[in-house]
Amino acid sequence: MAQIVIIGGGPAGVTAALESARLGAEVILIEAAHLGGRATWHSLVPSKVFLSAAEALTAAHPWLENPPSRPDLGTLRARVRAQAETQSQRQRRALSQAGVRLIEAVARFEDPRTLRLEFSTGHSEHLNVDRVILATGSEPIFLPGLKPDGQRLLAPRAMANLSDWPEHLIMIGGGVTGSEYVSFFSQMGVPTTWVTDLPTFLPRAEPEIAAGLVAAMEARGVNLYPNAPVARAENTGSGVRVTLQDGRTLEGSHAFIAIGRRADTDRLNLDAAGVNVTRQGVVVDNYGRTSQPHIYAIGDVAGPPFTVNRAQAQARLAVRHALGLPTPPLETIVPVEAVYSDPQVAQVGLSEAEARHLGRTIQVLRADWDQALKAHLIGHTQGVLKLVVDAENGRLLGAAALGNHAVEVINALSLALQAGATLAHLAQWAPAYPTLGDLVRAAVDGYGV
Ligand SMILES: Cc1cc2nc3c(=O)[nH]c(=O)nc-3n(C[C@H](O)[C@H](O)[C@H](O)COP(=O)(O)OP(=O)(O)OC[C@H]3O[C@@H](n4cnc5c(N)ncnc54)[C@H](O)[C@@H]3O)c2cc1C
Ligand SMILES: NC(=O)c1ccc[n+]([C@@H]2O[C@H](COP(=O)([O-])OP(=O)(O)OC[C@H]3O[C@@H](n4cnc5c(N)ncnc54)[C@H](O)[C@@H]3O)[C@@H](O)[C@H]2O)c1
Repeated sequence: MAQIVIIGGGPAGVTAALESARLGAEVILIEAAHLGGRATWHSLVPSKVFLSAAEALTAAHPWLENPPSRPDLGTLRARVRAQAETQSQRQRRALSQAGVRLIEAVARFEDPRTLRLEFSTGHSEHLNVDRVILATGSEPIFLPGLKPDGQRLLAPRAMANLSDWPEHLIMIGGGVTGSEYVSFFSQMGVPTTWVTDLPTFLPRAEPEIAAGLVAAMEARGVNLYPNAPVARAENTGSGVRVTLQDGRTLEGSHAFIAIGRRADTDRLNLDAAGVNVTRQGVVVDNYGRTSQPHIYAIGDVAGPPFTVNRAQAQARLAVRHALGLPTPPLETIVPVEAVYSDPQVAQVGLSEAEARHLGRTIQVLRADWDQALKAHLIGHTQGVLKLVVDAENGRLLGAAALGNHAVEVINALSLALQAGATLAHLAQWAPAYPTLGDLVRAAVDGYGV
């Protein structure tokens, strides 16, 4: 029986372990901290609990004369803990039922075929390995001397312990984490300032879509500072002082640091394994294989973009490849990128700018959110859907959206994209009515049968 050893028990590692067991391998999963990974305990799950609370409150707004007061932070913290525990326990049960051996230890290479397992009790053991999958995730980046203290200087991990609502939050970083937490705090009525180093916020999104999100935040009273790289942030005792590189200072009660993440290879001793790493993360080919053919890397440790759906797709492909099974290359998978702000941002495949940059002749089809009855029913009519289509053969190349439930709309389109759908296929689509599927219909009406 083939042996597969997986290092890291986050979404990437757990998916790889379950897939390996399903395919008949003997599986060992090694996790240094808590099963479920940072996604469950520190980043994804806590943020999604906070955002789900905001979404539920916003959903009620159109029917209420007075907006509901924001929830008690203690209740939210308890919900974060409960969700993380439930998710971790579900994974533990699934692994145990699949026959995966879980070892709670830090794994470190001694040579390409030997791991040293370091237990919290202080003792260590050696493990000979046949095939290895690295799934050790990523760690947040902080500026030199700018470390969150969990009191006034916050980061995603500190949110699980936040005890008082900030009086004025300064968000540092215009990426995905910044967008989601700016949306959350501003929805909760916290005066919020949003600072980023680049000229635009959410730089990975389509410019038009990112601009729409920024306009929505501005309309909610968020104070924007683009082109404002931060040099320092200090806890002054009674608040925070954020100093920009140009010398300007901003004052608030709390600062939240979200300036990116980096692959976590710190404890693996990859030199001893002969595995190549760059600043982006462990170098992998289209099947997740590293410079050592028996060692694979998946999830955040294999570099950005950092999302669970991509990590899980990588996990399934790497396991199949490691077991010698037919495997499509990773480039054939088109993961959705989603930002769970209000309004949501989502995209899949090529953006309009990327398609033009590649020299493709394209057609851009659009629909506005208010073209769907469903948008009116739920009281959120702002937003836009864009479809990018190859003008020569009608193939869908990509889609992007900004709006309430935009992620669900793009999820449906990602399946169409993955299946190679053309405008003719989309024009024949008959989604349930009234749903936001109507937006796709509105975009393609007049283009098919
Ligand atoms: C605030 C925030 C919100 C996010 N929200 C979303 C979202 O909504 N949707 C989405 O798709 N993505 C989201 N992400 C990204 C997502 O969290 C990551 O892509 C995901 O955690 C990657 O999973 P992973 O398994 O690669 O790593 P991790 O979740 O980081 O897990 C890696 C595990 O490896 C363990 N480990 C490390 N080194 C060793 C070692 N030497 N030996 C043994 N174990 C080791 C660690 O303890 C950890 O448990 C979010 C990220 C942030 C910061
Ligand atoms: N919904 C999701 O899938 C989701 C949610 C949150 C986070 N994530 C992932 O987690 C990772 C980390 O998120 P993130 O938002 O921290 O990283 P990010 O890379 O998305 O954004 C970091 C931002 O900080 C800015 N920045 C960097 N240095 C700065 C400085 N000195 N001053 C001001 N701004 C500065 C950058 O220009 C960038 O806009 C990302 O890869 C993201 O994809 C995913």
